[in-house]
Amino acid sequence: MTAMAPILLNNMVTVPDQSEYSKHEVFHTADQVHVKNPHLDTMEEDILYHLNLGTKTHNLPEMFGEIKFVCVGGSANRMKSFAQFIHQELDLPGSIDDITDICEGTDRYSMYKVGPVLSISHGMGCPSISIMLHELIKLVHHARCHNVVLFRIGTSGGVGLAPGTVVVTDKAVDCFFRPQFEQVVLGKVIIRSTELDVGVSKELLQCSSELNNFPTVIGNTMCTHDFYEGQGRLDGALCSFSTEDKLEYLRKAYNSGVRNIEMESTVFGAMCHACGIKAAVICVTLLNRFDGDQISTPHDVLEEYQQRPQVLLAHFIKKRLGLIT
Ligand SMILES: O=P(O)(O)O[C@H]1O[C@H](CO)[C@@H](O)[C@H]1O
Ligand SMILES: O=c1cc[nH]c(=O)[nH]1
Repeated sequence: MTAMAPILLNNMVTVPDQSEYSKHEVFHTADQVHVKNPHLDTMEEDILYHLNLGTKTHNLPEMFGEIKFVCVGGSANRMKSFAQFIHQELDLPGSIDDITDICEGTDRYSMYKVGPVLSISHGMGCPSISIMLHELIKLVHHARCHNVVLFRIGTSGGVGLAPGTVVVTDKAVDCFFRPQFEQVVLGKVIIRSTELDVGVSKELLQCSSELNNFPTVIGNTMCTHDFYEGQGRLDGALCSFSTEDKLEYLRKAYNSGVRNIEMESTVFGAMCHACGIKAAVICVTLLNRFDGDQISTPHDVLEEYQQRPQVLLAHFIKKRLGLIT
């Protein structure tokens, strides 16, 4: 029998996010994206593999330089609909049928550009959105975009809220209710703050009160690495806890300020914060998790719920562009 390699338990060092960049800080003007990787400057070409774009194959400043609002969400269809919706809302010339997938050479993600708005899908979970965000943030950097704001528009499970409520995230927290994201880098745990932009969130709440057509609240969003056991669901293929255990965890979450649960907000907040990008998370709740686990609401109702974050964001964008007061 061959001997097994020793497992080095003591290599799990936790490092706060400030120290990891101190030696390599790359400075930019205040309104630019802070890509914090000195190696990028030494590369002749940067291939954004999962987006099917690159610095040598595409003129990124020409294609994307005017972008001000970057909107991400899990589903490719939702992000296409959002692009078509925002095209109509901004009253842009041309037909919505001409809006095509910029990443059509790959089926990993879909991307649509409509005037100053970029709409991109990210799939489900932190690993999927994290890969997309690395390439998206580099894209915005290579394109020399200024004053970009990033939004995640998604769906979630509500905690003590009526289905259909829109939650603007105050703090993105992990499953222990901590406002942090843990990234393992070279065998060490790096802890990054998930801080979102308070000003953008306040503006979104102001927009919701102006629209006044669906309930909107501000609250903490819990990000999990799983839809079933990770979110305390009793209806997965595996479940080792009781209904009372589930409700106790949800009550703890509620008491700590959590109002909804989804699967990307912490890494989204962490990466945007580390790169100096203003960011916000807007998710509609599909159900109240105190009442159940299965999403049994009719499809047309779910469709309308999914449009709510889009309607709120469209109002925000139109106000920022001075199209409405
Ligand atoms: O509606 P989207 O953006 O896909 O996000 C939510 O829905 C998925 C689970 O159904 C998870 O990715 C969760 O974060
Ligand atoms: O309960 C839900 C609903 C949507 N997305 C989630 O992650 N959880």
